[in-house]
Amino acid sequence: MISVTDLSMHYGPVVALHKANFNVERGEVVGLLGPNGAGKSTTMKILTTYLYPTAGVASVGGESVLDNPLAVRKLIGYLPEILPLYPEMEVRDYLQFVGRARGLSHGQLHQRLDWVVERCGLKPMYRKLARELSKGYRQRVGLAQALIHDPQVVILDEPTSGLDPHQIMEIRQLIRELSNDKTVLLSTHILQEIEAVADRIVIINSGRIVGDGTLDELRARTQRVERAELVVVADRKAVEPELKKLPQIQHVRCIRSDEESAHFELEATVGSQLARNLGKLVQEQGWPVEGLNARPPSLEETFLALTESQES
Ligand SMILES: Nc1ncnc2c1ncn2[C@@H]1O[C@H](COP(=O)(O)OP(=O)(O)OP(=O)(O)O)[C@@H](O)[C@H]1O
Repeated sequence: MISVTDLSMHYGPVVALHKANFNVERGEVVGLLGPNGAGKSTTMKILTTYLYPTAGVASVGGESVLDNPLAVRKLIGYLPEILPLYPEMEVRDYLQFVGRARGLSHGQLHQRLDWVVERCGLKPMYRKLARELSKGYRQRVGLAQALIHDPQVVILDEPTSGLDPHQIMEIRQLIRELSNDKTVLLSTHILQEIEAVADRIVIINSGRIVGDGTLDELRARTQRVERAELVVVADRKAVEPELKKLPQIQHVRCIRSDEESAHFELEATVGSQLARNLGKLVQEQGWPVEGLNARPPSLEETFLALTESQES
């Protein structure tokens, strides 16, 4: 549904995007994740035809953003990073204006207004002027205008920016629901956001795509160590030397111990089957086990590994 091929964008000497490649399939929610200045907004501005790229091609719904920008605009709803609002316009008038500009009939507009006002939680501010809105409500109006025409493709630049935790939960829920019949590309630098809503993650760093896949796929690609935690009912002094003898062990740390039990955190090289070897060891030693769990790397660790390897 969205296709980006060798896309580059230079702002004078600044390389904001360098030969980026990624696709978003119909019905997918894809998160574009990257630190500040990575090139997320630039990518979105090109996809929404606000910017013309320096090189490369991109299309939405089979329409080229370069050759057929009007067709692309019809297909998409876009929440930009900074939403231009008319300060003296009421929320209601603004949404009606956007809906009419999008070509909705009177009946359609009425129906869609009810939907966006309800789903974006705009009721309390519906008759307020734009200049009276808090940042969170400006963001909700931004979402409402992006969805008013029921677009097939929704492109959201930092959709939960400025919202309080309760609102963030509501908007994430709404994004998940949108994926029932829409394709969604959203950008964020909030890792939890991606984990909460995206089917797939495209990681961008310094204008380059450094990762593309599900969280599990990215984890597998970056996993450098196997991690596990073990709590045994045994003396730390007896247990620790045995743990250090395990194959490919890199790190053994005792988090807590008393006369009765000891809690360890362990790391070993990938492929060392740490959890299995731990299980064998505790069985051989006859240590009663209170807890044993192998932990996959977090999204934070995965993200850091991908962006570090790109920098080195
Ligand atoms: N109009 C512009 N003129 C010059 N440089 C620009 C312009 N817009 C963006 N840049 C630069 O391009 C790079 C990518 O910026 P972009 O806004 O796409 O990043 P981003 O990932 O969206 O960042 P953020 O999370 O901070 O919004 C940055 O170095 C930025 O300073």
